Amino acid sequence: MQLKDVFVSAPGKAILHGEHAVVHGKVALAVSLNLRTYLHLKGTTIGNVCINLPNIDTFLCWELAELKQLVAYYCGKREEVKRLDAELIRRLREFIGVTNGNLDTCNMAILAFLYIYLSLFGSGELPSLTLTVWSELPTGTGLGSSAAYSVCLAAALLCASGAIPTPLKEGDNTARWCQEDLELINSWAFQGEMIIHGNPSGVDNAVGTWGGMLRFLAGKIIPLSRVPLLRILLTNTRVPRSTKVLVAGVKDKINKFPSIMTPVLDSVDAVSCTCEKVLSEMTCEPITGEHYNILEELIDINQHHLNVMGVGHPSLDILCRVTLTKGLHSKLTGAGGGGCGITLLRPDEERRETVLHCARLCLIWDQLHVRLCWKHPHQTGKVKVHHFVWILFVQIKGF
Ligand SMILES: Nc1ncnc2c1ncn2[C@@H]1O[C@H](COP(=O)(O)OP(=O)(O)OP(=O)(O)O)[C@@H](O)[C@H]1O
Ligand SMILES: C[C@@](O)(CCO)CC(=O)[O-]
Ligand SMILES: [Mg+2]
Repeated sequence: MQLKDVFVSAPGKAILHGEHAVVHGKVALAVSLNLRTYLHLKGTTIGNVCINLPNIDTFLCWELAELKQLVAYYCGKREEVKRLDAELIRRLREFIGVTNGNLDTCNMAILAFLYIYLSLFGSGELPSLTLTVWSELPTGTGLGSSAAYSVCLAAALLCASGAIPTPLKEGDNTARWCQEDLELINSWAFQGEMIIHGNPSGVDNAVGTWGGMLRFLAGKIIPLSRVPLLRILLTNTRVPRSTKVLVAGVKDKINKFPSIMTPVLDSVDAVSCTCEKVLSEMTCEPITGEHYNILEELIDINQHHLNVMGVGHPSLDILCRVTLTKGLHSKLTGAGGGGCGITLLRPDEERRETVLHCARLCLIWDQLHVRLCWKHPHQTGKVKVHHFVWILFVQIKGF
């Protein structure tokens, strides 16, 4: 069987409030970014499976026959499973040469791909294909690159397997799936996240699948359609970190100090709920400075809580200090430990002025590369500025 070509893309995300707490059943508010991951699946007839992952310098091929051996224990058609198939994971780890729990960037990406591919096709004839995934998202910086990758894998492989239709009609540039198909994509993307993250809440793959802004609580996804336009500065500290390691660290801390950490998680939950309430008020009454004062205080409170959870980093402390000299409030976004921070901009903020000011200050502590992107609904331009961190503007809006 030769598969038809499939092209899909999925967005990254920024978490406004609730990272880490959401893993422990608290509310998170997250929004998709107009930075995407793209996937091209090409059906071939050469009897192998090839994967090209240029962002992580990974280019690999396997013979169909060797992959088929990995699923020789399958009998009959397999239903979609909610939990990971531990036997398949064990076999795959052995196959790609990872026997301890320590998976690097390349191994995690490969494991997630092979797991979804073999789960969807393993009980029948394995198709020959070449899959290429590339992304505008920096990998491992808190912008949901793993989720966007997993959503693309799930969507493309489900399409190729015939489990969901290819909604693109002749002449269309883009198309979406129906709710039921999106739920299926999301559930397989969650499995990819389980492999990459260890213990994901599911918020990142939900944003990657549905886009827009949403409230996420214990697997329940509520799209937020009434949100004001907010401008957020995203700064990449370029300090590498792993979500899997950070999430595990928070869990250890909660186990070690339950009576100390539980109130912290409850407080983050209250921060998310208060933020949601303020955002909703801002859509039905005139926006005042007081709304922004509250949003800024919530950012500060949450950043302190995230430091208590042990997911801060000196580079993020500097980001908070530097932006505060300009009266701006910042917090980490995503798993922390480096990666990206968000800074809330007030509507009256002169954008170029602010960025250049931050750039000048940050130059003092970092000599890395700068990319500055203005992103808003009608304009997507990229302006190269200085040498420092990676900054980008996003505007937050609902569906
Ligand atoms: N474009 C890509 N190509 C291949 N693998 C990718 C790509 N993007 C992400 N990944 C996989 O995801 C891993 C990074 O996931 P991780 O969860 O640590 O960071 P993140 O998703 O960017 O941040 P966060 O989870 O905090 O939002 C990489 O190590 C790699 O295995
Ligand atoms: C740190 C975390 O809360 C967000 C990572 O983007 C992990 C998760 O929710 O799976
Ligand atoms: Mg991730």
